[in-house]
Amino acid sequence: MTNAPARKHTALPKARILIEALPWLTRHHGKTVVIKFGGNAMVDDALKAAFAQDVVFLRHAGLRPVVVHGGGPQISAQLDRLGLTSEFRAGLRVTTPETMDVVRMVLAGQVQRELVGLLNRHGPLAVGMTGEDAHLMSAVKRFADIDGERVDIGRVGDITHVDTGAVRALLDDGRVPVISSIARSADDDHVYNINADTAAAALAAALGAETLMVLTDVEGLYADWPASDEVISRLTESELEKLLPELASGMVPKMEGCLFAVRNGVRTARVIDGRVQHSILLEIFTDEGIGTMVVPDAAGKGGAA
Ligand SMILES: Nc1ncnc2c1ncn2[C@@H]1O[C@H](COP(=O)(O)OP(=O)(O)O)[C@@H](O)[C@H]1O
Ligand SMILES: CC(=O)N[C@@H](CCC(=O)OP(=O)(O)O)C(=O)O
Repeated sequence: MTNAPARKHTALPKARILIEALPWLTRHHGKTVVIKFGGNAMVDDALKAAFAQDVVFLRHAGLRPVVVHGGGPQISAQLDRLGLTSEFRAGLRVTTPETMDVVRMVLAGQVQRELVGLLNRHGPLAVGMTGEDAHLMSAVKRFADIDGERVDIGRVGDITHVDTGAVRALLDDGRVPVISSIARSADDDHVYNINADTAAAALAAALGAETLMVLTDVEGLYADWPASDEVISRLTESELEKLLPELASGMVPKMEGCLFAVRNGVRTARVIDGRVQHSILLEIFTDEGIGTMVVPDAAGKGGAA
């Protein structure tokens, strides 16, 4: 008796898609990925739900995702409701003690809670904390540099030390840490407002992460913004350093953060479009490589990092 011919399964293309991800799954297994989810990429419900699915997917695929979140638009909206003004100097929010209370309330009490809730729809994974918890992030007062002048912008901080113990413990326990960009000073006991890109970069470096991924509301770093929308897909740390003085507004802390990360052991730092659903999965598990990738000089110009 002869065997019946193998049946043609209509789901075969799906298997091909899964197999396409195999080299990337192998490469990234067990690696830490710090993902910065920004205020402007965070205002759409469908995008937020897709973001949570991607992070949970990474976790179940054997990676160690850590989320650092911003919330600039949400802070500004709350200040507005309270009749307080939002003022930015050199891309940083001027933070009076009164503003700091609002920043802390919105980041830790609203934005972080929402992200934890979205992630935990998929299981008991996410645990929220701020840089204040377990001495995760320590800071000193930061001044804005405006045309070479040192300008006081209040309770804005720069990270001086990261104690990764609590984050590592959560990761080892299979959890997904969700971190708000607030830090306490060791010197004056004040709580400081930290730009979330800066916080994500410092954490990625301290954790020895493989990848820093910064989601934003543009396709990546534009070569000649705003004159052109040609995205720079890959650049080395030295190339980025030369470009930095030409950059404007919100791109400055992002690209400074990417530079800091790759200079301090992170293998790639990427700025990707948070408006594209599942942009994290596309970036990690396909070779389409959306957005801008910064690599250490040693990795050179070519090849996949
Ligand atoms: N060279 C550049 N390439 C891309 N965007 C740029 C550039 N320079 C300035 N930008 C601005 O930076 C913004 C992203 O920063 P920001 O608004 O702080 O984002 P997020 O809220 O995601 O942290 C972009 O929307 C764009 O307006
Ligand atoms: C010092 C400073 O500017 N802190 C930011 C912190 C939040 C943040 O960075 O949010 P996005 O990533 O959404 O911009 C702020 O107060 O808006």
